[in-house]
Amino acid sequence: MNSKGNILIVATKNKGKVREFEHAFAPLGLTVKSMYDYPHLPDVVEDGATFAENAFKKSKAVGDALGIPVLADDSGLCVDALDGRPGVYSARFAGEDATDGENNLKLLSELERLKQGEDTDQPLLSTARFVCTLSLYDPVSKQELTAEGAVEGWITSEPSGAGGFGYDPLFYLSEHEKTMAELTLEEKQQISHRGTALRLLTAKLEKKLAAEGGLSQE
Ligand SMILES: O=P(O)(O)OP(=O)(O)OP(=O)(O)OC[C@H]1O[C@@H](n2cnc3c(O)ncnc32)[C@H](O)[C@@H]1O
Ligand SMILES: [Mg+2]
Repeated sequence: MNSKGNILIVATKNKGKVREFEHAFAPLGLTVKSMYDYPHLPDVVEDGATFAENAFKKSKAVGDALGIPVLADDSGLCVDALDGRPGVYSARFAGEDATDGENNLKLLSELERLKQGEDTDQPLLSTARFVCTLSLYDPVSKQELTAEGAVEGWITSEPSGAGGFGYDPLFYLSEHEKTMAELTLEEKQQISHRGTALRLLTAKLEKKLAAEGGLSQE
């Protein structure tokens, strides 16, 4: 993948994402490095209007700084009853530097406010989807590969599960009768927005490498 041997740099500071990328790339013999391994690099301002814009901002900033290909992930939760919010603002729904717990509480309070006056004990508050856009940027060729994945579910007022990260305990999958946080890493990878985007990106990369003889190799 790059001149530093079997290393893949992912432009993220999200430890939950890092765990999922490590799990996905270990079978390919790739060791994942995150922004925690490059603490001197400045944070990227995620002010794009779309997941794709933000993913590209992150992969390009870090790729240009390090001079080798870098993968970035911009993702979030789009809730139908909230007209698609929090979307690109998912990480800071409850404010800059909000914790996952604070974001989850904010989501439940917004949805429960909408349901006020309704005489129902139904725990499923709204349909929603997780979306993930991946951007792999090569600063030498200046080429970008992208892939997007999504998964449909419901926001439940009854959080459950200790796996995953972010909004996973509130994201209910009716087919599995479980929240995303109740799945194993393996199961999440098979159905998640990130898992789907990763499989698409890998397929695109393989096709490109076969056609062109590789991303930049030194
Ligand atoms: O930008 P980086 O450093 O990668 O980390 P981040 O946490 O800020 O990541 P994003 O900007 O892409 O914001 C995505 C937010 O959406 C949520 N999210 C994304 N994928 C998720 C998943 O698989 N499960 C639960 N929540 C997720 C979670 O709250 C993330 O913080
Ligand atoms: Mg972010």
